[in-house]
Amino acid sequence: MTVGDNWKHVVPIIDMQEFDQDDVDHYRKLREAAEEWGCFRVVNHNIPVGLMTQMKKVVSELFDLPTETKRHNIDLITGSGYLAPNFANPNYESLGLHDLGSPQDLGAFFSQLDASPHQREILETYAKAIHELALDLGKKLAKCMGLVTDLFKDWPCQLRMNKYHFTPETVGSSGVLVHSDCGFLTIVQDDENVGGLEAMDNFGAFVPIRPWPGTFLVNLGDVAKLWSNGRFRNVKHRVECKESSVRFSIASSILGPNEGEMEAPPELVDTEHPRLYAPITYEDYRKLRQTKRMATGEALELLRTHS
Ligand SMILES: O=C(O)CCC(=O)C(=O)O
Ligand SMILES: [Fe+2]
Repeated sequence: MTVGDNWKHVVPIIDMQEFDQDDVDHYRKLREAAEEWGCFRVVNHNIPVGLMTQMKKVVSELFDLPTETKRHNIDLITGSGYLAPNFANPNYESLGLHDLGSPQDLGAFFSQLDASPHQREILETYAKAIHELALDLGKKLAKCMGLVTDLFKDWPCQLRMNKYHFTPETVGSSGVLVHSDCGFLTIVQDDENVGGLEAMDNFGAFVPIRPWPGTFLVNLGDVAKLWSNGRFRNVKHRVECKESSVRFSIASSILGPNEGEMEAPPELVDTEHPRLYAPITYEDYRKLRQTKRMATGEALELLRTHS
């Protein structure tokens, strides 16, 4: 893949193949992207574009199921299952499963939606490939901070499939309101034709994330900020309806550990960088965000031990 057309892509571009050749520079680039933006495009990532296309087709077929069937996709944790269009978000619906690394969760999802053998195969192949990429990115993000760790391998990786019913009437309205992701990192397969996703830059301005077929967008969430002792940015982003075309996206998020508290590792804490946030379990943090209705990372401030 060439990166020649990148003038129209404002967020940093991380080329996964360059890590082997030019280690130091590339890890520095990753660290800058994580600290200054909290989001970046990933190119040359080894996931075949054919698999991405097939996955999108399966996702669109699943959304075509009767609403009654989609409702079988129940929540395991809040927001992990089917979300029908509602008053607040009439143009948006979402299907999902809690952990794409868990054969049980995948199996439950397949039976809830009565998926065909072909759909199962595509979903399983995609889940495996995207989980590998997510773990690889997790390791590289730790390494760019000077740490060698496999920490993220046991953290659940949530899969969320989104459909935006954009029509001529909805142009100018919102698809998904501004938020930061709750977990560590999200790999987004954004629609390769229909734009609308926007990320907030360091000056507080929203910049468009233009479609780029065959690539992924990575967003870092609140857990990444907590884990990095405030260094990584939990990027705020939103989806706006810019054109009257149905839009799909597929988001895979490494959340946080099932058990135990999250905190910055000792290597990232010293007298110049005192620990910023009190340790907390992922589940408690998720509930805190939800009960306080803090969608853009403000809940982290409630854990502040240091100004
Ligand atoms: O639809 C998109 O491109 C992004 C969706 C998103 O931000 C999310 O699922 O957290
Ligand atoms: Fe998001």
